Amino acid sequence: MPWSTVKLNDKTCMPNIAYGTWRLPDAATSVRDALDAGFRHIDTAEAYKNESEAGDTIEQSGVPRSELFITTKFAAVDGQAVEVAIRNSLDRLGISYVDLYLIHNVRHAQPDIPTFWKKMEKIKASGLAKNIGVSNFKLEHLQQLENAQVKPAVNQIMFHPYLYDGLKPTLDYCSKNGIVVEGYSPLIPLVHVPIGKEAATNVASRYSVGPEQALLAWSRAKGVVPVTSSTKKERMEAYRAAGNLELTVEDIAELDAAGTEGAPAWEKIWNDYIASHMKKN
Ligand SMILES: NC(=O)c1ccc[n+]([C@@H]2O[C@H](COP(=O)([O-])OP(=O)(O)OC[C@H]3O[C@@H](n4cnc5c(N)ncnc54)[C@H](O)[C@@H]3O)[C@@H](O)[C@H]2O)c1
Ligand SMILES: OCCc1c[nH]c2ccccc12
Repeated sequence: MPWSTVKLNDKTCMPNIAYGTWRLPDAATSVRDALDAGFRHIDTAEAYKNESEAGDTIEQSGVPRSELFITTKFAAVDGQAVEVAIRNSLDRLGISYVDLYLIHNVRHAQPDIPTFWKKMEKIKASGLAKNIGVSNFKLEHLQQLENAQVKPAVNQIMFHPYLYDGLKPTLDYCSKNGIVVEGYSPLIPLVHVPIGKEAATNVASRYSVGPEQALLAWSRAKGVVPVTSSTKKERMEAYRAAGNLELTVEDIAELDAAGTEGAPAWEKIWNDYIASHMKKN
C-alpha cells in the first residue's frame, strides 16, 4: 500500500510521511525535488531559516494548496511572541494558514506550558493554523496538557529503533490520547551504530530494496509518521517507494532486537553530542 494519510484528532487527514527541510544547503531545489518525488507533507520551522525558499518553491510548483500539508514550528527565534511569529512564518511561506503549527521544543513553552498552550489554542481558533501540536515533548510535558481544551494533534519526536524501547510509554500515552506521533531522524541507524544498519540491510535484502526503506516501513508499522530528508532525488524516490513495503512480524522483530542491542551505544553517542553541543552554545 503506498503512503497514505493518518487522521488527526479533529479528523484532518495528514500524509503519513513528511519531507523535512532542516539543514538543506539549497531548500528551493530540494523542496522542488521532494514535491516532484511525490511528497505532499513538508516540514519546516522558523529556526531553519528557509521558510521563504520553501514557500517560493511551493508556490511555483503549481501543486494546489489543498493537496499540501505544511508544518512550521515556533522557536522564539527573534524573541517574538508566538502570535507574531506565526504571522511572520506565514508571510515567509507565502500562505494564509499552516496545516500544523508546532512548539519546536518544550523550552519554548516554558515556564508554564498550559499557559503557553492557551496561546496556541487561540492560533487554531483564528484559523492561522488548522492544527496545533508539540515537538520534543516528553511524557511529563504532555501530561501537563491533559486538561487543555484542544489536545495536541501531534508530538514530533526523534524516533528510530534504538529509541523504541524507551519510548513505549510515550507512544502508548499518545495512542490513548489521540496524539499522532511524528518521528524525525528515522534513518539514524544507517549513520550511527552499525547494528541497526546491518539489521535494516538484512531485512531490506529480502525485498531487494535499500535499508532506508526498511526503516521507514518500520516506523509506519509502529504507527509513527516518519519525517525524513535528503538532498538526493533518488533517495527521495526510494523513501516514497517504501510506502509499498509491508514488513512481516519477523522483520519488525529483527529491527526491534537490533534497536534494543544498539540502544546503549546510541545513548552514549547522543549524550556526547548533546554535551559537546551545550559546550559550544
Ligand atoms: N522537531 C525537531 O526538533 C527536529 C529535529 C531534527 C529533525 N527534524 C525534522 O526531521 C527532518 C529529517 O531529519 P533527519 O535529516 O535527521 O532525518 P533522517 O533520519 O531521515 O536522515 C536523513 C539523512 O539520512 C541519510 N541517509 C539516507 N539514506 C541513507 C543510506 N542508505 N545510507 C546512509 N545514509 C543515508 C541522508 O544523508 C539524509 O541526509 C528534518 O529535516 C526536520 O524537518 C525535526
Ligand atoms: O528541528 C531541528 C533541531 C532543532 C530543535 N530545536 C531547534 C531550534 C533551533 C534550530 C534547530 C532546532
